[in-house]
Amino acid sequence: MRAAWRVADVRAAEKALMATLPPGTLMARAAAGLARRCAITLRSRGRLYGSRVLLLVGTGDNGGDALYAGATLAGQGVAVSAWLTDARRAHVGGLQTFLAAGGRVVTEWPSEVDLVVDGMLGIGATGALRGAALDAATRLAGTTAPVIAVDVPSGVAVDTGDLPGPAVRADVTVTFGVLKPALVVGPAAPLAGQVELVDLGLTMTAAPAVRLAEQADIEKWWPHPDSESDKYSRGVVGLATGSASYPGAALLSTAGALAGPTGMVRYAGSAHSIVATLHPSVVVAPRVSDAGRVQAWVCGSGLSTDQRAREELRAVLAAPLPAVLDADAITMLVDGTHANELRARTAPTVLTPHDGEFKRLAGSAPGEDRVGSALTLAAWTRSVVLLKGDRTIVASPDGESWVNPTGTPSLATAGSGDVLGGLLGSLLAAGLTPVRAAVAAAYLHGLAGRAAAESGSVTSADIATALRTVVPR
Ligand SMILES: NC(=O)C1=CN([C@@H]2O[C@H](COP(=O)(O)OP(=O)(O)OC[C@H]3O[C@@H](n4cnc5c(N)ncnc54)[C@H](O)[C@@H]3O)[C@@H](O)[C@H]2O)[C@@H](O)CC1
Ligand SMILES: Nc1ncnc2c1ncn2[C@@H]1O[C@H](COP(=O)(O)OP(=O)(O)O)[C@@H](O)[C@H]1O
Ligand SMILES: [K+]
Repeated sequence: MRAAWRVADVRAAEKALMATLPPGTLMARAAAGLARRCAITLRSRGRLYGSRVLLLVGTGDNGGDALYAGATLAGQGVAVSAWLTDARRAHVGGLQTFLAAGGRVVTEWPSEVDLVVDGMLGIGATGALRGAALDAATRLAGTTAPVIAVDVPSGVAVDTGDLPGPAVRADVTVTFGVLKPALVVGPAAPLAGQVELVDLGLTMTAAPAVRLAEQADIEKWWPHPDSESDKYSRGVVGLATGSASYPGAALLSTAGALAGPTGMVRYAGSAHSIVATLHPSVVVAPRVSDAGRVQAWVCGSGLSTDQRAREELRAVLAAPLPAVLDADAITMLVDGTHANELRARTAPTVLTPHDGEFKRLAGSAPGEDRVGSALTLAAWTRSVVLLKGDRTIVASPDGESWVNPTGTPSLATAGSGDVLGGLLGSLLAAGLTPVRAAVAAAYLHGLAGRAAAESGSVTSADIATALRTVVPR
């Protein structure tokens, strides 16, 4: 597992560590890591000696990092220019060292550079970019040189990953100590480019703002059958999805579930004939009440919202079993008809809204703080919320949140969410906790989208097929 921490927690950890070290140690560590990464980029583009670097330097320690790194590069024969957002307020020690190493302060940007270092704003940023920093970020968008951001790209809301205004788009972000939310979540995350972490030796005692699963986590959580296993002990997942109007949703959620770890998939709904024909291993029934025993339900995708659909939702809500509520099931929750049934549940519920469904259910869009909004909805509904997006978020009612690092735009195709829901249900039925099931499903769904994209354009059926190749063996 990796994790990202909020600014206040980073500052507290830095303060505690700084108290044990000679002054300037942390900035020296940060600048050394930054200079190393700049040198690697310059070498990869040709040569280090004689190459040209432009530093964009703000008024705080972020600018200090850039200036110290610039001094190191100047000492290696790089022509380093520093453009200061406010010449009177640049980091004093950094500027002295930079000038002594042969760096130049410029008021005009050089016409050609091999690398731009964004040292305008770090974790001290408040609100949208202002003044000279705003002008510089706007101008930078029109240049072609690679950009390395110091700690975070300037212009992002560090704690939420929101973009309050224009921001720097970096090819690489060299971040210090720990990840920050803006590097992994929200519309800011793609602006960070490739994120490289420089170890400062921080000890984090606060809970992370958001966690990220890694392959090793998914492999550890994934249940494997053993010699004692049978189809029932591996878990049975039930699918109350699809309808005569939307048989595709039934097929896709089934395909997603079949890629999961359970020993059996049951389908209950009006698309049962086609499901039985195309997926012969699935045991089918027309209604939830006829389905037989399962260990978790998936309800909603393509179910429609008619009287029959409401009865099926009611049956799923009443079952003392983990349940995934997706798509039409979420729509049916919006008017409050099922609010008491949802609240009365003792088994875990996972809601899987996209932004539109989230807005209808929560009353407002996820907004500038996607993780915070998902956590609020999770607490309010007492459900795990999987908020879909390019960086899908999983939030639990007890305040834990995760962001999925494997997303890919090829997942944004009709029916892709149905596949995700099926897999998620299978993981729940196999006994994973609802948070782990949601995190693992999003992670593998992303890997499947990537794998499918390698063979060309991607349909949700391709995602389901690819899921079988990316699940742990
Ligand atoms: N605290 C530490 O121990 C360490 C900090 N380091 C660096 O220090 C950075 C934080 O430094 P600071 O706290 O000085 O903060 P920043 O360097 O992020 O700059 C804050 C200053 O920028 C200006 N500013 C804030 N918001 C603005 C906006 N929207 N538009 C224009 N100007 C704005 C304000 O004048 C403010 O004083 C980190 O991101 C990191 O790069 C590293 O050197 C590692 C050690
Ligand atoms: N731009 C994007 N980049 C990456 N993944 C995306 C993007 N947009 C949507 N997704 C993912 O695609 C899936 C779409 O699911 P959903 O909205 O339920 O579609 P459908 O109802 O058609 O199945 C979700 O897993 C979501 O996280
Ligand atoms: K920066």
